[in-house]
Amino acid sequence: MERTFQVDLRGIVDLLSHHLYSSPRVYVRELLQNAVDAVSACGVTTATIEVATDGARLTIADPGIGLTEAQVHELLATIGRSSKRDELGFARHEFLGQFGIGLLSAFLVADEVRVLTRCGDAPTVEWLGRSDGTYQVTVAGDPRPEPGTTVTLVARAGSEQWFAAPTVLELAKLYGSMLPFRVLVNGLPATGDGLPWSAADPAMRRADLVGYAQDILGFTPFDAIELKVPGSGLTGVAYVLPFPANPAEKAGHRVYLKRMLLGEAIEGLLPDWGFFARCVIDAGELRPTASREALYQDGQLEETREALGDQLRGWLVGLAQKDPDRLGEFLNIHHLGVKALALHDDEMLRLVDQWWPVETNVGRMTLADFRARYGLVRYTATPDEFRQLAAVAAAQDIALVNGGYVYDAQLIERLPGLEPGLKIERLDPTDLATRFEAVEPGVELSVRAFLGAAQRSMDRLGCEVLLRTFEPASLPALYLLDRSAAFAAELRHTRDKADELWAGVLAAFDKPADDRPQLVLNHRNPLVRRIAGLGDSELVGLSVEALYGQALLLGYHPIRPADAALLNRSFLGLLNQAVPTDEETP
Ligand SMILES: Nc1ncnc2c1ncn2[C@@H]1O[C@H](COP(=O)(O)OP(=O)(O)OP(=O)(O)O)[C@@H](O)[C@H]1O
Repeated sequence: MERTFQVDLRGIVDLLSHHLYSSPRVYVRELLQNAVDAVSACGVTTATIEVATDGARLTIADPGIGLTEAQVHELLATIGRSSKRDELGFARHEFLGQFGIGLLSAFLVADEVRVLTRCGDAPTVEWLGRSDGTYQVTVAGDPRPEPGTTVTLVARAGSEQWFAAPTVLELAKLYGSMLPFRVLVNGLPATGDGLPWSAADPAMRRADLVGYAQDILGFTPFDAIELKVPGSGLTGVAYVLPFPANPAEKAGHRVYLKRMLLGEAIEGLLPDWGFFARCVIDAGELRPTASREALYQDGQLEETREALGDQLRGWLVGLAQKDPDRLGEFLNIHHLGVKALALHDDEMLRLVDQWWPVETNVGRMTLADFRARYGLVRYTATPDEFRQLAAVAAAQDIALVNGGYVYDAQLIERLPGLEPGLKIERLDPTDLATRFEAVEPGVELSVRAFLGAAQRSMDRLGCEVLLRTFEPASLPALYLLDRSAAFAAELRHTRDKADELWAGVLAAFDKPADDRPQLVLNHRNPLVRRIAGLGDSELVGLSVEALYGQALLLGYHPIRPADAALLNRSFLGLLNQAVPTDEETP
């Protein structure tokens, strides 16, 4: 035998009124929405909805379509029943409501809801609903003079704050200021603000839009992009933020649905990369969730998001064509967002390629300029590698891009897809070693003692000493650290600090000696030649330590405590050698 679910009314009323919405304040919106729908149903274009409150008792009266006694039983007393859907159950375009639950929000702040309503010439009926799920309907002894509906709520003890006149006016303005009907709260207007993009004259519209951003959002936008998605009945504006936005923070937009505020921080309206814009929109065909506090994630929203993304992209491309200087200003603020977009979008990649100046060892320039000048795009993947290589590479006529800033290396790697035949090459610090030339065998032999002493002073720092000749001659030494060497250096550092047992375990992971970072001394450098010719092994040790320290600083490498101690020792040691002793002073 088939049975139907049993429903505990009190549970449902409690669930819908207390747990669906995030705050009791939405009761104002739901009542307003019902009044607006009732007026819209009459087909009139002007009407006044009047809200009155004395702080404990609130009424909202509309000259709308009203309800007959039969409709009251059917619509007000059946949870989930709405007059605002068509025969197939679809929400009808002209109404704000659709779920048939909004009236229950009154139970957030009141235990009883009284609805006095008259439809046409039918008798005025009174419906009294209670939060325990019971109701009664009577033919009113005191009929309404005109068709329409008045809803009355008496504040539940503890909910009076929601009935205070300033609060009600503020909420009516917040939700309803753009509604196409007049709404008064204790005689004061809550409506009257048209959509800020409604002025026909473009200059006026622009002034309105900027004024709106300043008044409501609190900033003067970099630009205001007008939005239109006819398929979603959407009009509005995307304000380009005048300050950098955090890409990780989801951008919230001010969204109106059929001119009623849905929320001030609605997510999911723009593609993720659009974090440099804040939208204010009104849409007729986007669906709210049942609590009316978010947009329902459906195909329509997805299409809308895509269309809005296209409009932002179009604005950017237009700016590049018409006003490159302004585009430069924009990129200065929002390059991160644009680069994030360029990771997947060829058009944006072209824009970044042409307009965003990157850091290179031959000055700041766009990637497009760099390619035009040097053909091959050589780049490093981290800023550290760049710092390490920039000077050496320049001295060898190798132009080098710092790909270490967020997204830059990935964007460079995408360039060949844009321009087939384009060559890119990622440079590793160890790659340049191939440009280091070995010293002649005779020299190598003559400096063996020196190299032995130098290596001994570097052994405890886990660093291999090499002697090579390379450009620039002015550079005495380079500290080279590739990724695997970095790992090994760190391991050694940890092991030095660890206890014996643990050090033994770590030792098992130790890499072969080749992976040690390298201190490459430049035999082309006059000072290095002089040091290599020293007979005093103590002075050799001090000098090599000083060169090591200088190479570390030049490469922006972190200075570990052991390095600092060494720098200190070598500095004082050298000073000691340089300053004559008492006996020597005349
Ligand atoms: N002021 C009013 N004038 C005329 N009819 C009303 C009024 N308020 C409510 N109703 C009727 O009661 C029904 C139920 O209202 P309720 O607010 O619960 O749901 P809804 O407005 O249809 O949908 P939603 O849950 O999306 O708000 C409405 O569909 C409407 O027919």
